[in-house]
Amino acid sequence: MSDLLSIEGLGISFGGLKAVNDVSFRVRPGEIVSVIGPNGAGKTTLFNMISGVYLPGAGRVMLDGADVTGMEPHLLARRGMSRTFQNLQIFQSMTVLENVITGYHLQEKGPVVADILGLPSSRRRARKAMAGARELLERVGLTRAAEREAGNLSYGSLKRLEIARALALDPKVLLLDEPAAGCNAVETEEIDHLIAEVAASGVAILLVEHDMKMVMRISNHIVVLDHGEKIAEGDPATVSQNPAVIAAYLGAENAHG
Ligand SMILES: Nc1ncnc2c1ncn2[C@@H]1O[C@H](COP(=O)(O)OP(=O)(O)OP(=O)(O)O)[C@@H](O)[C@H]1O
Repeated sequence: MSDLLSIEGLGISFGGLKAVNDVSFRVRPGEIVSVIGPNGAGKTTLFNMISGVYLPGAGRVMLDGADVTGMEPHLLARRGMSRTFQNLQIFQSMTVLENVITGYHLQEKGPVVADILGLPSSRRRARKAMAGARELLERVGLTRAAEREAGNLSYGSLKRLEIARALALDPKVLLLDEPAAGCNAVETEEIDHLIAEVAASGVAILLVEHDMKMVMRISNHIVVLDHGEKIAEGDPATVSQNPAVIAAYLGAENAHG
């Protein structure tokens, strides 16, 4: 199957530091690819380049065959790439349903004036967004929380809400930044299932996650970074036995301990 996301020789430096250097890999439809590596390895920086937050110093990001390098996040979203953030970007005082509806509005191309005048086209869009949002809440298991204020949700539910918001853009590629951070074992398992279901629907998933058990459970393919370089990639079993990967993690542990 063809690649939905292809990362080709991406790199960026901050001052003299090569935070990411010549990293390449690809993600196909329905595949779950994880980026792992010790603290400071360059995972977040790589994510930020892929999702248009940082302009890469070198290399290309190809989305469904088109070069989208350096494209702004909202334009990437319209082309089918959406992402979640490590620090949740939920509107705490809105309801759960309203939060998902705002996800739909990011995707809209319709004239704002139609909304201001309350034209039929705008009302139709609003109805469609509402129906779509309810469907998404069902998909992530938050139907019963639809009218609750988002700020009152448990952490695991907030993480699922954030995924629902990203799905409102109907992405072909979904980037998940630490989807299980701060979650307990039960919540992590629920997020596991959700991610697997989204992948099974054909979405290409790229994730950065510190929970190694989760990564090993759900990834089809793992890319390992250390000091900004890709030091290994492969399936979970292969990567977890790779001496360079073990050395990088042990090295990081010794440095911190
Ligand atoms: N905006 C920035 N300006 C300067 N240096 C940066 C910037 N962002 C990241 N760095 C540096 O680039 C390197 C990679 O950092 P990055 O946050 O991408 O690593 P990470 O693998 O995501 O780490 P963690 O697991 O701790 O989240 C680090 O040395 C970091 O200090």
